[in-house]
Amino acid sequence: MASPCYLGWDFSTQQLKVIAIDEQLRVIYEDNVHFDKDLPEFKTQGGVYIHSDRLTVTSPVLMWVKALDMILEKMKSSGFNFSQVRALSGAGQQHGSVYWKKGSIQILKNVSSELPLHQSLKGCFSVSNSPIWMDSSTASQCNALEEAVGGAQHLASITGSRAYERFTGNQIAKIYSQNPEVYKQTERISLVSSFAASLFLGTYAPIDYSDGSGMNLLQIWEKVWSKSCLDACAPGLEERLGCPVPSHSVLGTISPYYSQRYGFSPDCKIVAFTGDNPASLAGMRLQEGDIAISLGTSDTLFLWIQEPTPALEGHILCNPVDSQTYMALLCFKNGSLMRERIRGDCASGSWDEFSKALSSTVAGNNGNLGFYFDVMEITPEAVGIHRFNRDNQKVSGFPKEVEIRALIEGQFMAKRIHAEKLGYKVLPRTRILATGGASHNKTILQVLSDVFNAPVYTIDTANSACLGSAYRAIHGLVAERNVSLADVVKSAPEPRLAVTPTAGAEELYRPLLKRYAELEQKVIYNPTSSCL
Ligand SMILES: O=C(CO)[C@@H](O)[C@H](O)CF
Repeated sequence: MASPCYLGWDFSTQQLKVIAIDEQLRVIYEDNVHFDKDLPEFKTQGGVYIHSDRLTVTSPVLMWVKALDMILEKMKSSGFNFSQVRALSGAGQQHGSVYWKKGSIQILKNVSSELPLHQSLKGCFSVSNSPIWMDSSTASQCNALEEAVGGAQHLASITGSRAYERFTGNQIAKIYSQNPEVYKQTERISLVSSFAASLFLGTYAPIDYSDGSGMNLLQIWEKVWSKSCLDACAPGLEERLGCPVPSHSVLGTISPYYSQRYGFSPDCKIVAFTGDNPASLAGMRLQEGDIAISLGTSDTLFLWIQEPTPALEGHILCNPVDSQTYMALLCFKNGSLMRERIRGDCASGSWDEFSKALSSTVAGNNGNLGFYFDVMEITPEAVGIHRFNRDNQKVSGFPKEVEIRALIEGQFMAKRIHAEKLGYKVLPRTRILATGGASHNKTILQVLSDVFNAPVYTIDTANSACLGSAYRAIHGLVAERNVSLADVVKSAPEPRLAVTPTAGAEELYRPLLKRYAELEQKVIYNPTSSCL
């Protein structure tokens, strides 16, 4: 008799990932499908299409469906025993949206187990290129939404954030205003997370409170849609979204398609999917007082918070593992893609060379500072590359190794400055929990530890959103009995201490942080000002 296991999925920007864990929370299987490499027919770059206006960014929804077909076939051919899966949950990149064409629910409910999903579902999407979190083309919709509800701070007080271009409500408003016929032909709008859950459920899955908090549409206190926000975005939106549910909800059992085609047990439970960052919070077993930093396509900083105060910067989301509390999140769009571009320019594409350059330069970089935003940054709103020497003079370039350190120190100083602006205090007991691809790189983590003057811990897998989704699959089965996620995963491996701050780091970075904050005011995007 095979031992029961639980699956965690992550439909992220660049790849689809899956993790299987056993009853002892040990990882027994990991796999991924990389969109650019494994599905070249879609011709994405970093899993996305950056449109010619440099603001619109989308991903082809059928690529996500085909990636699921592909990874399930990989698991099947590797002999994975699907019948042992007791429950599954998952995560999706936040804010992205999927538009199901009228009549699609019948197709979804009746897909033939003789065919891969992408063949059955290819006609089901009224929008074939889904807007995703990297999009910044909805400034006019954001202004209209803030205007309609009484201003930016009021919108933040209702939904946890002021209007952000990538947030789903503004994306829906853009589609409604530019393609009203497409909107009319749409019977359901999912987030990437609830779209992925729908594929497993075989019907439309609801949006969960936590990922729903990233839409500028959900009242995060009462956890219901805000009528004024819905009406400001598009008519008939509530019926297209369905009712939001607690993130630990068991949505039902797996669609018969999976039992017939892959051998899943018909009793396999589907637990609500959520956003990648909320799922990472679960995977990292974040506790109050910790700071989590996810170094992925986007870099995100998030923390568990009891009594949040929504502000004009950053986001407050419903907590995915405890519906009574919240999580604060800061998103930095120029994350791993920015690091990879500088690695290409300054370290011949090699992480070893990148790390050597980082180790060969002094902490504080002799006062050289840099702001590296290949795409329009979210935190702060700025774009372009801006370098300053120790006398705050703008310079056009740095030697390669100085450039590498300026990038990494700049990325982490921004995180500390904006976390402290959100009210977070780095305290003696502060732990930084790092995840994501770059969390494997100790030289990068050393800079993080020095800038925050705090120890950095990592967890076994960089796929914290996947792992968190597998934990949430277990938690969903017992949440109704008021068992906390922390209790469910108490036997999981503790985060491991990776690096501690270099002596003198606090004194070294304090003046640099002050300079960085002042210079940041100079590089903030101001469409009317002449370029710097
Ligand atoms: O926009 C973000 C968070 O607000 C990103 O971290 C996406 O979730 C990445 F998928």
